[in-house]
Amino acid sequence: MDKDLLSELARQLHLPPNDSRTMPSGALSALGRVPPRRSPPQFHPGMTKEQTAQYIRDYKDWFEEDRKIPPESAPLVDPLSLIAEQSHRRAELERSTGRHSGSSGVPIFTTIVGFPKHSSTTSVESLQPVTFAGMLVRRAHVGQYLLCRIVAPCCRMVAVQTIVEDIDGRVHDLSIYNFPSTFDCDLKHVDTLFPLGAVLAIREPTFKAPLQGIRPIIRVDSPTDIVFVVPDSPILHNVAWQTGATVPRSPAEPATLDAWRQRGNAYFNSAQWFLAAWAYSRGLVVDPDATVVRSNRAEVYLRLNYFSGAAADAQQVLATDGIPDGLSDKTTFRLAKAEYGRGEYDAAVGHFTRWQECHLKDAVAAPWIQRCQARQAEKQTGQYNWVSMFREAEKEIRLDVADFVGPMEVSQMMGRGGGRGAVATKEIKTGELLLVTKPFASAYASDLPQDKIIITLDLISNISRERTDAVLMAHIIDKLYGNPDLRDQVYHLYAGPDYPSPPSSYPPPLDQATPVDLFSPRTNIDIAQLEAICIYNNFCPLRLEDNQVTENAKPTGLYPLASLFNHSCGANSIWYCIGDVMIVRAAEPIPSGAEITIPYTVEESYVTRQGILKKHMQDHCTCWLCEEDRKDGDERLRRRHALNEMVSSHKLTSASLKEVQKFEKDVRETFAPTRGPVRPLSALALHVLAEKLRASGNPRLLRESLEEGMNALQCLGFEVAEGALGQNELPIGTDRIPTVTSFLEPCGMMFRIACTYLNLREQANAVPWLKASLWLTNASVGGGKDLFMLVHRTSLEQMGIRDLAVQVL
Ligand SMILES: C[S@@+](CC[C@H](N)C(=O)[O-])C[C@H]1O[C@@H](n2cnc3c(N)ncnc32)[C@H](O)[C@@H]1O
Repeated sequence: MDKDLLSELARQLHLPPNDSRTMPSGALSALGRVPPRRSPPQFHPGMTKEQTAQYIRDYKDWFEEDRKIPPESAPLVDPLSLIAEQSHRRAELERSTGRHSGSSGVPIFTTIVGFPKHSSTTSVESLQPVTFAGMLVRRAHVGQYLLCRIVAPCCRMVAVQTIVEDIDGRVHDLSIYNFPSTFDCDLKHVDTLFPLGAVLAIREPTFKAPLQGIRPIIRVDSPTDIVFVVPDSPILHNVAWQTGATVPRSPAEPATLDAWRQRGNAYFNSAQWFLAAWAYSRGLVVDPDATVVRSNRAEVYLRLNYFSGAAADAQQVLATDGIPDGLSDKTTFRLAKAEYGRGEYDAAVGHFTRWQECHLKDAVAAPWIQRCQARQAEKQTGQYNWVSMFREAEKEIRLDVADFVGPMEVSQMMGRGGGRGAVATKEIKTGELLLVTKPFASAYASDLPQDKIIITLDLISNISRERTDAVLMAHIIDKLYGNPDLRDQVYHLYAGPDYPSPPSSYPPPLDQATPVDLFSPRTNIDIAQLEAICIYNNFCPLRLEDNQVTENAKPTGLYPLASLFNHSCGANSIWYCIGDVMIVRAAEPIPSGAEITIPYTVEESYVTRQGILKKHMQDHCTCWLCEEDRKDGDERLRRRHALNEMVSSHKLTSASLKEVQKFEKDVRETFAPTRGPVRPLSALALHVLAEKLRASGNPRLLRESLEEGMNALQCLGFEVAEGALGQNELPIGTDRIPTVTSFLEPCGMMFRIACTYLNLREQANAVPWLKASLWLTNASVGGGKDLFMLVHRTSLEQMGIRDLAVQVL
């Protein structure tokens, strides 16, 4: 901030000019003091899992203690110091931008989710104005709104952070979290949305005590709590700003529709969709009947995937009398694309067809009509081209397919959190397709921001979440902002025991396309509830076509329809993803009316599973596998868990045959002799043993390897045939697919058995195992031999059996 501006502001604020050169760096001249309080515990990114869990416990204690401190008035803050410090921070940020290369030196931020945060549900028109003088720190000002304007340049770390003054000229820090388009944008973008002088009305603002220092902060978590007050807004009637009508150095803003249109076009041409929508929206404030600008905004909303906003704008334009044919055509096409984006394929076909009838020589609508028809067919029949989806997903994760809901429906379910579950509507066969569904939003390692690392600490699960979680939240919020009609799809999901039970039916009907007003959103995005929804419903959608998962950046996705399945460790259906598309199939015959369950986790250790499932279960998991585990007794479970840790730490990789044999025996002894055949950790131990034996090359040990490999499959729940096989007979039972692990594991075991037979020069015995793995893959993911060859391409090549598979399958 230059000295002239400081002096100018000082003059306006009736304060003596301050010299920024004498400002002690990082210090503030506060005119009041907040009573001392304990600082929150400090988190360090290098903390282990246990240390993180301890940190979260300490943080919760601190949070509860802090919550008991009664609300208090905010100290008066010297505006010049505050503005100067903010300007200094901004200059630092500008200097550091682009300085980071590689992962070292990238700033790390921590965000904490799972604690209460107020969001407003009352329109600004129904709220009463409040100023800083009437606000208290540690309080959400329910029933009130704060009118303020920006008096310092913005910074952006996790939040957009700036300084605002109220009408009395009193200043405070403002942090805006979760504002659409600002998660990963540059400072110029932030400046355009939040320029000096921008007037905001903050609905039911929360004044937070600072975590460090003494300055309280207005913290806005929900982007829909911010109303951008445009010139001539009724909110400004009779408002006089103590420091003058304008903020010094505020950028000049266009006053005409045409100037805003041109600005919007310039942003459009440089692919800055959100800013283009912003500029067109300002134009529409000047003239709400400007059909060309509204149609342009529909196009930009399409680029932002704001399909509801796009459809509503296009409908409004088309409902206007006397619009020129060219505009009508263009807008019809936009409406058609918006309906396609909303999954309203019948409506989309109608609009595309209407467009085509007027442009018989133009070929652009035909591919769109074909796409609509393909989606309609998928939705109705559940027939997909799995192979081409797989190939496509290798290039582009997010696929364009329709959802399909098979023979299942949501029903009330006693004893399950949220009170609902999925049930079969008819008798279902093993391998039958139950659901194909796109995520509401998803986030992959490739979506992570380059300029920062955000660590999300989850106070509900007591864990540090995946790095992709913060990106997912941003994606969900952005989608809700531009598609208010989809709000119930998300907010009717289970949000944990602290929220009212969700409605008994799901999904909610799709609303009419709702207009999107960027300055005064018509929807309410409750961030605390959304965080809770994510905690209880997010999936880790590992992709079939991608085996290179970065351990610290696993994908995350919100799949609302799939979120209605309850969990069982020995579930009767399985799920997997091709690209971002989740596919659920029956793993065994399911009688009509029976509950359909999926595994939320496939950990071998009971102790680990219960840790993961803790937040989902009132007591513990009551599935048959956990019941069997519990019958083994605490001591055995503890020993088994310790042995399982050895596998996770890769200690067995370099172990000798003897050591592996001992390990297998130790694991075996942790299962009670009376226990049923499914013993997941034994399967793993036997598999490791089979591999050790196979590596010896000794024919006797190769035979033993075969036996242990088959035992491993039995411990996963496969029935393995004994004795000679008849022609075309498979060596495994085919009435069910075991679900205690991914189908990829047993397929790998079967490939190894086949290889061992080949080592023994017994190809005739090897082939049935390849056929068994084809059956298992096809029942699990469909797609026949073609998809089988794609899914297992790397494994088959590494084991040198690809050509044989091509030949014999
Ligand atoms: C993704 S939701 C599943 C659908 C949920 N039942 C509903 O009504 O929306 C996850 C929540 O369902 C409940 N749930 C899932 N599986 C369960 C089980 N086996 N036993 C009890 N509750 C379960 C838990 O409360 C869990 O947090």
